[in-house]
Amino acid sequence: MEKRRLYMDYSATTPVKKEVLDAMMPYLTDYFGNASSFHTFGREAKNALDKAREQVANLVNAKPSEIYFTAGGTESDNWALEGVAFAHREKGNHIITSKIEHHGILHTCEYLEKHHGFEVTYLDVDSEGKVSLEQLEAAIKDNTILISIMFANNEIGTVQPIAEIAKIAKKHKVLFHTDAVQAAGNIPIDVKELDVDLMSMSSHKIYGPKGIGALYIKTGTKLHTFVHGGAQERRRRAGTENIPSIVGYGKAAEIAKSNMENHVKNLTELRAKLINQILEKIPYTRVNGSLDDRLPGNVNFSFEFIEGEGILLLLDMLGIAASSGSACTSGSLDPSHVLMAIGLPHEIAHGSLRLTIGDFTTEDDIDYIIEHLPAVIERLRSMSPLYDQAMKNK
Ligand SMILES: Cc1ncc(COP(=O)(O)O)c(C=O)c1O
Ligand code: FES
Repeated sequence: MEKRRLYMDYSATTPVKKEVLDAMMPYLTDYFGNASSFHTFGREAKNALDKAREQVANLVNAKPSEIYFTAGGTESDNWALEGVAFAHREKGNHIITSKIEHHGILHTCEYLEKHHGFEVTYLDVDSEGKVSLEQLEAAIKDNTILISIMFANNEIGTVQPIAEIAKIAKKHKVLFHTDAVQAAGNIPIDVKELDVDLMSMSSHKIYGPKGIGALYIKTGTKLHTFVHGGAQERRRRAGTENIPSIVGYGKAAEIAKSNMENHVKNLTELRAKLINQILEKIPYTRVNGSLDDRLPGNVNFSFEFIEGEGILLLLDMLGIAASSGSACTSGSLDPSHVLMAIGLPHEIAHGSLRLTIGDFTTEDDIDYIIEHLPAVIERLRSMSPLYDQAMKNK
């Protein structure tokens, strides 16, 4: 029997859709011009760039002139924080963020604290992973220049009350940035309605190529340049544009927009089946993150008495690709900072499994994992001294 290849790690990255690849290909060969050139080849590239900017803008209801292409979510996060920090330091040096942000935010905050004299407040989150609006408002001071709270968490899928956070930021005249890398293209977003000032996005989480993303910068928002050089991206982000990837991102954004309703509905149904069946079949299991405000494709379990690494290994032998915590932390033995922040004890945080599903996930895939996961957990528990102890003490 051929070994199954079942991908359940869509939050780490997604495959490029065929239509996206088809849109990109001509821009690698026939239409390879530099968008800054005045000749026909340059104009072809420039037209493609303009079109992609419209497609990405349209995904989140921004104006095309408010979309700046970057090399991905991490660069957008770095730019937003450093750009605002350096442009507004006369007003103040205080930034507010949360403890469960991606390292693209957390490590940039640490850098600003350590090397540039900024002060950062890291807000706690509750057991579902939500920030408290009261705590947020109480943390704002006269010298606060920026609030950066992620739209949706990459590990536990919790979606934050973004509109309410934006309202508080506005009330206190503080800029608001949100890392929407997991959200933009996976759930509906309207930057005008939400009233955010800056928003990070990435292509490879929505079936576009890797290494390309965007920063939404609301018209009139002051921030420093991050990548210095040529006059590209209206002099705000230098470097010859990666036209094939930008075209791919544009196409992926267009598809995500037109497919949004279906995408959310299908994934939410598959997710519900997966969560319900696993909770029913496997005892001593909990779901991490909010059940109501959650990315449609995210499932995150903690199985008591065992280690996530063991689960991943046995699942991989069954052909199932999953993750424990997040792509970047699963290589380390430290428990995820997100699971610790929602208050999971060390040993339970270690036994966590993230299954993230996407547009190519079928009901048959869900059935396959529901069929095999219980035996995997049972096998690991049968080897666990902790489980043995717990059963004896019952
Ligand atoms: C919430 C969040 N922010 C930022 C990033 C980084 O994006 P990129 O991989 O495009 O640099 C990721 C990707 O894992 C993410 O999940
Ligand atoms: S670097 Fe921490 S989750 Fe990716």
